[in-house]
Amino acid sequence: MVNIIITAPRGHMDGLIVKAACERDDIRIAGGLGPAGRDYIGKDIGLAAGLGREIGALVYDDLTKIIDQCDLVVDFSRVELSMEVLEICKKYKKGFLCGTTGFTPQQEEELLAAGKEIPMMKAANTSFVVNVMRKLLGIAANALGDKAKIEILDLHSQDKLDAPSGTALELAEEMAERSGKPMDSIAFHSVRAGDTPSSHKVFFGCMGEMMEISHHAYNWECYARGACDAAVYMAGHGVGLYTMEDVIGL
Ligand SMILES: NC(=O)C1=CN([C@@H]2O[C@H](COP(=O)(O)OP(=O)(O)OC[C@H]3O[C@@H](n4cnc5c(N)ncnc54)[C@H](O)[C@@H]3O)[C@@H](O)[C@H]2O)C=CC1
Ligand SMILES: O=C(O)C1=N[C@H](C(=O)O)C[C@H](O)C1
Repeated sequence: MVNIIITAPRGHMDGLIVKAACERDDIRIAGGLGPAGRDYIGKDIGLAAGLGREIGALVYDDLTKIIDQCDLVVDFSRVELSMEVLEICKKYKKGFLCGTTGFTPQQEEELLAAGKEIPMMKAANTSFVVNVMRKLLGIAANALGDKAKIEILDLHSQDKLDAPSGTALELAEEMAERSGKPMDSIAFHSVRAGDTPSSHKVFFGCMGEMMEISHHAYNWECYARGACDAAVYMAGHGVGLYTMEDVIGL
């Protein structure tokens, strides 16, 4: 059993994580964290997340008031909040599962370095299927080498703050690493329109032929399920830097 705190339960992702966690018997939600002044501070996280029922855990506006009650914090929110949560997790020696995207390279480094102090995972995409796709892309990029020009298109909702998506960057890193080609040989394109949950298309443009590998999420539940699997995985492991590849066992 892993005890988790979920930040931003009114947010799109964290609300779904509350719901997904409540459907499992290997996760206990110890509490939530919301921005000061919101009407759901001090209220049950089940109500704050829109479950329509209480689950026996409250939302606080100060993480330090409840951090002792958890094994790890699950945070899919905003860069600023995630960096604050990171510091508190390090101070209290708690695990940190960070699904937020849009960090600067320096912030990324800080997040990854935390793996030397606490159980740490920074995953731009917690979908099982996207992580299988990532593996396939590495194989394809390595096999095609200079025969293919790689371009990535990501489509997301018009509310998304970052572009390219965190997933597009992680997919590109995998392909660059596996093929030995530089990151800047890969081109990125982003569409932010309507309420598209998320699509990623990777084009391998060759002479006289084109290969495409795509993933489409029709809702965000795949990410919430994956976040719960990652939380349970991390609880069974000590200090270290973990990835979704570890969770999935690829
Ligand atoms: N790793 C993954 O698989 C996925 C990652 N994401 C990422 O998760 C992040 C959140 O996405 P959404 O849920 O769609 O955004 P959202 O805008 O629906 O939710 C963000 C929440 O953070 C809250 N927040 C901001 N500052 C806060 C503070 N100081 N204290 C407490 N709460 C605060 C806001 O009130 C809001 O409820 C984005 O970076 C997105 O890219 C989204 C989907 C999947
Ligand atoms: O909808 C989002 O926002 C998503 N963000 C992540 C990203 O930046 O890659 C994961 C997924 O694409 C959904």
